[in-house]
Amino acid sequence: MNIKEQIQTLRDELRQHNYNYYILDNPSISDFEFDVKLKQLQALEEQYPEFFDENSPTMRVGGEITKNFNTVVHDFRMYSLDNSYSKEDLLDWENRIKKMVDGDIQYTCELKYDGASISLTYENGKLVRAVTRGDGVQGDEVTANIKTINTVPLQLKGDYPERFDIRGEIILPIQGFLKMNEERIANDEEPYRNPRNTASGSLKLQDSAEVAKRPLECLLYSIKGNNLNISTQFEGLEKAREWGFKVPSEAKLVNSIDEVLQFVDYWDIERHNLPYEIDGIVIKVNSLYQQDELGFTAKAPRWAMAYKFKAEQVSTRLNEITYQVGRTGAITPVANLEPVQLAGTTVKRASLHNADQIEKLDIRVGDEVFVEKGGEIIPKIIAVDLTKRPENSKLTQYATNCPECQTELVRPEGEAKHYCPNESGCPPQIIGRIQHFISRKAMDIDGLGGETVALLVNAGLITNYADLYTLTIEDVLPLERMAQKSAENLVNGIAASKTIPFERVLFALGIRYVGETVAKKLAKHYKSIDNLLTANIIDLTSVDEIGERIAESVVDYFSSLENIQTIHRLKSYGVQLEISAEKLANQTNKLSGNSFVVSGVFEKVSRNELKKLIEDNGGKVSSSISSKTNYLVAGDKMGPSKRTKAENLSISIITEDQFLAMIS
Ligand SMILES: NC(=O)c1ccc[n+]([C@@H]2O[C@H](COP(=O)([O-])OP(=O)(O)OC[C@H]3O[C@@H](n4cnc5c(N)ncnc54)[C@H](O)[C@@H]3O)[C@@H](O)[C@H]2O)c1
Ligand SMILES: [Zn+2]
Repeated sequence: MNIKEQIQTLRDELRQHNYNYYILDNPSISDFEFDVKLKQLQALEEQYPEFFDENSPTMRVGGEITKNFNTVVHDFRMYSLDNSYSKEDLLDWENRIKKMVDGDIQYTCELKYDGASISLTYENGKLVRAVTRGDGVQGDEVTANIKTINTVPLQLKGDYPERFDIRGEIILPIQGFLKMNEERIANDEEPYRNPRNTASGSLKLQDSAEVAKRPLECLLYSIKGNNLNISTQFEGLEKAREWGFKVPSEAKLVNSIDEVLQFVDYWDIERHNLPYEIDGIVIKVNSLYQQDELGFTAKAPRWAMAYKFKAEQVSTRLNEITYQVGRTGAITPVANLEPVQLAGTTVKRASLHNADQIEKLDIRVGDEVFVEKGGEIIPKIIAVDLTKRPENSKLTQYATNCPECQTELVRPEGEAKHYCPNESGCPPQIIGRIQHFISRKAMDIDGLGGETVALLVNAGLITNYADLYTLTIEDVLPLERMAQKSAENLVNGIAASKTIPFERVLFALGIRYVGETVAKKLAKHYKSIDNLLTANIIDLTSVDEIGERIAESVVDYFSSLENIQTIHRLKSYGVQLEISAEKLANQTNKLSGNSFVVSGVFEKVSRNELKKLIEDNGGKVSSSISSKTNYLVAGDKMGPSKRTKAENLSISIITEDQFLAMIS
């Protein structure tokens, strides 16, 4: 390849990676590899200026606008950051900038939050718009989505400038990410890959109600505007904090690159204790006057530098690909690896997600593969080391039949996953469904665990969850590790589950896509399984927040004769298949259309009872105040900030008695 072709190839590749990363939120190479390629291109372009192109990925911020939202031109361009990976890089940088400014340089060191960048515009203390970085010049206006994020103040406090932009990062804290994935796994859905892509993908959702459900946060790091009366970066952070923004307190003002490196070393270890992921440190020249002198390159400020932590990566051998069957029959391919140490843990397995992923990586048994744990939680296979591929290696043929019951797999139109359609005869599906049925958030059966379920199924004592209710002490006593006492507990636990309310029974049935929240919605709307049974797709989709996919799945579930028989049996054993008369009697629509926040300590009812009263009467409870809140029910000891926020948004603040009067 000649130089021109080399440059062209690198540009094409990088453009594709930018697209995968920013638009699809689904990168196919590691950040480190991306940065290496970009540096290669940069070096070639410097050496051969005759091939200059102002549209080269080295000259432009990598993102794009999506056209699903209004396009807005930024008042102040949004730049990227130059990257460094070593002390030498940082010293080079310092040498370069020292030649360009007078006087000593102080630096602000900040954490580099790993999410999606956002620019917020405030006028007279009110949030007027929120725009993504886009291509740096213009971005997508996502104000409605951003307003659902609690840490974005809608109204500022203190002495703020009349008009300014503030830049920050929308991130998804690790706990929230894990919780979202727990729910997805419980629904047998593909888990999200990592917090960054999930955060960035969330901003592009069309439905802000969906965004509101995600525990996103906004961390701020830079103020832009005219006549702001701020002279250093560090001062800017402090001011932003005073106005009500969430500005993490880890930022530190230092006097030398040595101190910068101490900060870097400290956070390279300590970052694992943060509630969110960071992918490096950002070092900024502190004086805004010096920043002005330094200015910008085509793509990034000269006065700032990112120091990126290297993702921990190892290579190991892929021994085998096996296939797991979930309770809804979804197949997940699993890479079984030669055990290897990575970021403090032994890695033996990694998910391969689905057939497309295997094909994309062209991953084969016997390959040497790169496994990475970026800031990421789940180790993943990044690439195959083709130089080490054995000569006799064979292209991976995705499983055609279920590994457990040999039934031929199907892949429904538009789905990434294969399924085993043998719902009633495939052991892991049978066991998985019963395990889901007894789980804590479903029937919560004391005295019965997942392993015992497997024993019961394998012993031929049960084949579906209705069978649980026919088990006797004599039946289960012969099982492994079962004694008189534990057998009694098991049978009593099952009997006790007959009082579990309808909404949880509905969740326990394990209808695909009917998670906890959807089950609640359906139970509330239909009130009994008999009503739900006869609902058609049009009926179902008319229910608030029930989409076509869920509706189809519900109809599909009840079209099976076997499922209907199971339901009849559950009913005959006394399982709750309708909302209890008592509960129905207490339900009204008096509060319908109103959203409440409950705060403080109450006298006549507990806080949880109060929330239940709101829901029973058709109202919505949310955990924090936003422009969508209608009432704040204020008890004793409510924090002053809640009150101020409610007052600023002109939300009615009512007492416990006033609330009780509303529903009496
Ligand atoms: N793997 C891939 O295929 C692929 C593709 C494209 C980009 N990438 C990765 O993304 C990087 C380029 O992305 P980029 O242009 O968004 O740059 P970047 O993520 O390296 O740095 C710029 C961004 O950092 C964020 N940031 C976080 N904390 C900050 C703070 N305290 N101060 C200032 N900014 C802060 C801002 O959103 C800013 O836009 C590449 O280096 C690469 O690692 C990877
Ligand atoms: Zn099967």
